[in-house]
Formats: sequence, structure tokens, C-alpha cells
Amino acid sequence: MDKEFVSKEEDILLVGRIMNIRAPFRASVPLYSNLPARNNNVVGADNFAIESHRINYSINTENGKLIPILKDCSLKIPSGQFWMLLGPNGCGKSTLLKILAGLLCPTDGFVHVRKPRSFVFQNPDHQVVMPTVEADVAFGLGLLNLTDEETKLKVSKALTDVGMHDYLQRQVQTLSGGQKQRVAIAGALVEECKVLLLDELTTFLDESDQIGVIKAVKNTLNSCKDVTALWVTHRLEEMEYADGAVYMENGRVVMHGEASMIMDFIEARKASYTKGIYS
Ligand SMILES: Nc1ncnc2c1ncn2[C@@H]1O[C@H](COP(=O)(O)OP(=O)(O)OP(=O)(O)O)[C@@H](O)[C@H]1O
Repeated sequence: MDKEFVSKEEDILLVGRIMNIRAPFRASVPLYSNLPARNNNVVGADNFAIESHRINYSINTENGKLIPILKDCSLKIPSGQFWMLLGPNGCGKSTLLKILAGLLCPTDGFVHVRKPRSFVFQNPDHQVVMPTVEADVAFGLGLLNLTDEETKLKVSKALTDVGMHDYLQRQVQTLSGGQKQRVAIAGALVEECKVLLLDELTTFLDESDQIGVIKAVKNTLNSCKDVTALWVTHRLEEMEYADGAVYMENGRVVMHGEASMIMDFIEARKASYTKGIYS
């Protein structure tokens, strides 16, 4: 893998801090662009917002050993749907999500993700950067030469979609974790992102914040029909909001498809997992 490509979460956050902007994570700025469109019949040809074909990803250790992390991962996610990415700890969910976001470069395979795409981190403090909610959501519009009126309208719609319009003038540091997540999602929406890649947003949230964030994503997809979301989670109860899901084990996509089918599959296999992973 090329040295310039980041490989650890810390590295990615560092890149964000050095650039002092979050735009690379919110908009269509890929950190790699060397993946060929192999064949339109295979990748990117249909109405899929997210596709990967036989993605492999390995890590080079210091002693020159290659550790395979992802193995032949293929999936297709239709446009406008809300999908979950599930699997036991360490199976490769975050790595796959980062490849789809363009934050990591696969060792081989093909990726097509509709753009602009946006990656929302588990910890919203890593991408909510301005003092007030309104200023934060407007942040990414700075380069677009919009009038104040146009900016206000866009910010207002994005905050309405995530149920945060009443917090327009609030100081960001006074918000709860879930409210910050929703502001981060509004920041992605205001830039008209077509694909939201959401990495375990609810892990550290209490139940009401958790439901608030997941409903915000669902409302967003209902209101912006061409936005697609892929949500990494450990919480099986969140599947009730999903149209479909991708289930991984040991670096492989074991199954992907309709949410109820994946739910049945996981339930049937539950007993073989480490206690607590899916409880
Ligand atoms: N930079 C790295 N160096 C070495 N191993 C890594 C690196 N990044 C990821 N891994 C390993 O790759 C595997 C997949 O990691 P990943 O974070 O994608 O899994 P995950 O399914 O998201 O896990 P979790 O559910 O615990 O968040 C893990 O075994 C992890 O230890």
C-alpha cells in the first residue's frame, strides 16, 4: 500500500487536524483516486449508490509480514436506502467503511460510491468545529459563493431534516453527544452529500440520544430521496430502522440483503458468538 495512505484511525484524525478542515470527510475529496472502473457491467452501472467488488485489504507489518484484514468483500447497496453494517468485534466493519469513504486504499478490488460522500465519526467532537450550531452547519458552504439568504435556507433545511432546527443559535459545546452527531450529519447534508457513511455513532450514547440520531438519519432519507446511508453498529435493535444490511465475519462479507433476512441469519448464529456482542 502506498505510504501516503492512512491506515489507522489516529492517522485519519491527524490528517483532519492538520488540514484544519473537515471537508475531506464531508465532501467529494477522495484521499485515493487510483481505482479503475473495471467494467460497467460489474461496478457502478446500475442504480446502486455503493458497490464494492472483491475488495481485499492487507496491512504490512514492520517485519514485512502481510496481515489480511478484508477478503474478497463484495456488496451492492441501492440508492436511497438505509443499510446497516454488522458483525463481531474486529471483523473489519470500520476498515470496509473507510475504504468506501476513500480514507483507505484497498490492496485490490473495485469500489464505486456515489459522490459527494461523507464519513461521520464515532466521536462528533472530531468534526463539529464551529462555536454555534448554525455556524457549524454553514462551515462547508464557505467556498460556494452563496448569498447569506441561500446559506440560511440550506442550513435551515438540513437542521430541520435532523430535528435540530430549534438549536440553531445554540453553542455547540452545550449539546449532548447525540445532538452533536445530528449537527455533524446536518453538516454533511448541507453540502448535498449523496452517501452518508456512519461509523458506530451510537456506541457511547444513552438510549434517547441513540434513538434521536437513528431517527434523524431515517427522516433525512425520507426527505432527501437520493441520499443513501450505511451505518456501522453493534446494536441489533437498530435493525428495525434499516432497509437492508451487510453482515461480516473474519474479514469477509458473509451475507448482504434485506434487513429481515439478515436479522434471521444473525439470530440463528447468535449462540456461537462471544457473550455480549449481540446481547
Ligand atoms: N492499522 C492496523 N494495524 C493492525 N491491525 C489493524 C489495523 N487496523 C485494523 N486492524 C485489525 O483489522 C481487524 C479489523 O478491524 P476493524 O476496526 O475494521 O474491525 P471492526 O469490525 O470495525 O471492529 P469493532 O467492531 O471492534 O469496531 C481487527 O483485527 C483490527 O485489529
